[in-house]
Amino acid sequence: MAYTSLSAMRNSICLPNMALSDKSNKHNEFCFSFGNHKSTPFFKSPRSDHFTLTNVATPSPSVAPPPSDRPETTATHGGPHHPAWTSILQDRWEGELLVQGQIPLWLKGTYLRNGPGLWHIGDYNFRHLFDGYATIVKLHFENGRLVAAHRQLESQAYQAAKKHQKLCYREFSEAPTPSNFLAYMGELAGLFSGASLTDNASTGVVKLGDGRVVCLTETQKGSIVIDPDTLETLGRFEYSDTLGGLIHSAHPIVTDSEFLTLLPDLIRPGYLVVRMVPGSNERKVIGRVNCRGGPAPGWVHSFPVTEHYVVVPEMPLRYCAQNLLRAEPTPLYKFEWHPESKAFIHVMCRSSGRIVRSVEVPLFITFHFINAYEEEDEDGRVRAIIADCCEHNADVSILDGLRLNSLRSFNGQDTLPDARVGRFRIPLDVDASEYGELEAALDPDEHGRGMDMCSFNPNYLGKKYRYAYACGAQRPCNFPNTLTKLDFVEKKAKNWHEEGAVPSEPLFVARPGATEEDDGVVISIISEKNGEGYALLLDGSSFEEIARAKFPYALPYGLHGCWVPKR
Ligand SMILES: CC(=O)/C=C/C=C(C)/C=C/C1=C(C)CCCC1(C)C
Ligand SMILES: CC(/C=C/C=O)=C\C=C\C=O
Ligand SMILES: [Fe+2]
Repeated sequence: MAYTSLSAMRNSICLPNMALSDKSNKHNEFCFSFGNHKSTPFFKSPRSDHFTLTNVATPSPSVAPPPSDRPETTATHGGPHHPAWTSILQDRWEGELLVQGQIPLWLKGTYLRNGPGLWHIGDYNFRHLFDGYATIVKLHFENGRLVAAHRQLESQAYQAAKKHQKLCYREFSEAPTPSNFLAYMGELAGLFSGASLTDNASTGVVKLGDGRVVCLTETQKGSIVIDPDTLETLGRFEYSDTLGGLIHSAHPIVTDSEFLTLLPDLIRPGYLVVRMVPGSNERKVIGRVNCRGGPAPGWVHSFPVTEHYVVVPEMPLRYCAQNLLRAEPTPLYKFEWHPESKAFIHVMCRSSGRIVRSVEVPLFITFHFINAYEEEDEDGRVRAIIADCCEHNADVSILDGLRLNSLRSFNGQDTLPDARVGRFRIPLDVDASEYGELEAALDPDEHGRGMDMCSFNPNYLGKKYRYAYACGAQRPCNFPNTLTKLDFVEKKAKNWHEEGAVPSEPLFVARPGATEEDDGVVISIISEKNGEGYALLLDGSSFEEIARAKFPYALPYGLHGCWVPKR
């Protein structure tokens, strides 16, 4: 983006947002009109000396954070919530940020981050972190300068909520309350057809090999194309195949040459492994995995690949048809914990679709696999698959720990359940054990026994790798509050922490031409408890801060991001 266009951007305030369903050019005010908020704003007003004059939308005096939560629970510390768990202040903003430190000149491109940043409709507050409407954040780096922006994703679910001032689609934990029996039957029919499922693509954002940028969630209809420069919602990504199904893994494996994902089959428990090539909207089946346990497939938020194999996890936390139908959330939302059904890892050959190995593994809970690779013996023969994940010690309580009330009620007590880097070793020899191993890849105390939201050098996808970046913990805390660099050879971690800071997933960007795995930068966005927030750049090798740039106001927590290099 050319800096000369900043005044044009400033003039673009309140540009009409493109509707997905409603093609009329409705003006979308930059502030939220969802009901009256009675609480006092606690965001500091932007200090002009913190940025050059480029913000396209200034906070409206009528906008304040939403009320705390439902009556079911309230924040225990009495004060306003941490901004990480407070709805975004306004619909959109764009501006250049003043940089402290030095952005490397080689860093040219756009970091995009997605996440559920708006957790209320009028006076109605959502319950769970995953329920919020998607907020996309952009950090554009060029010539050592940084232009930032955020904008709400105009999903059908978000537009309907704005229009009708109520929840209209089934979110992760929330479901519209049917007003009568007929409406209930309609809801059920909508669930089976997928019509009532959300398209709120709030989990991640990926750049396909053909340049299209797609926001994603776990519902297939929640695949939405955006413009990475303006963050405008361009329309739904329609899969042109006839594979059907309603859900998929939230984290496809995306490279310049392919898009791989898993489609859970809830009717005949199993997973389809599918592949789509750049320029196409058609997924083709590589193969199918039949589940080995339980009444339904295990939840697959993510999965890893090696150079020749797709690793399909079968977690004992399984989708649950009855819970899908319920209007009120159950303790495990749409899932059920079935330890008796056991846990498995299946290994599928990427070229033939054949299952080359399927082993029982210790019970585990993970949202995020980190990476996987083929382990060779001295003769170069592949003997095992190594697959790493952020593992929550087979404890499902993390899911409930991500309720907004839990996140908002930190009172100094250490409530974050322990997590580790779980390293699976899946033997490949035919005469090898029927069991796979699962052990911590390094002492979890190295990263404060908090572990999630991971990245690594993408040039090492599916290959033996040494470093990963993630969020860890400095206790006491109720949520991961550090950035951590993991060294799987030395079995050590380097940690970054600031009191009261909630950092989002560190994304590693390799320096073009680098030969060392950790030669690059790590990008994260920090929300501070005082209502401020900043973009942070750490050196990928030393893990020292190299630059930071303050936003006009703190942004809510975000989940996953991607890097779009400047063409
Ligand atoms: C934000 C995040 O990480 C996960 C979001 C998950 C969502 C929105 C899941 C939605 C679902 C439904 C609305 C019904 C079907 C099951 C399931 C995929 C869990
Ligand atoms: C933020 C998170 C877990 C943190 C716990 O340590 C999980 C997010 C999952 C979805 O993307
Ligand atoms: Fe995720």
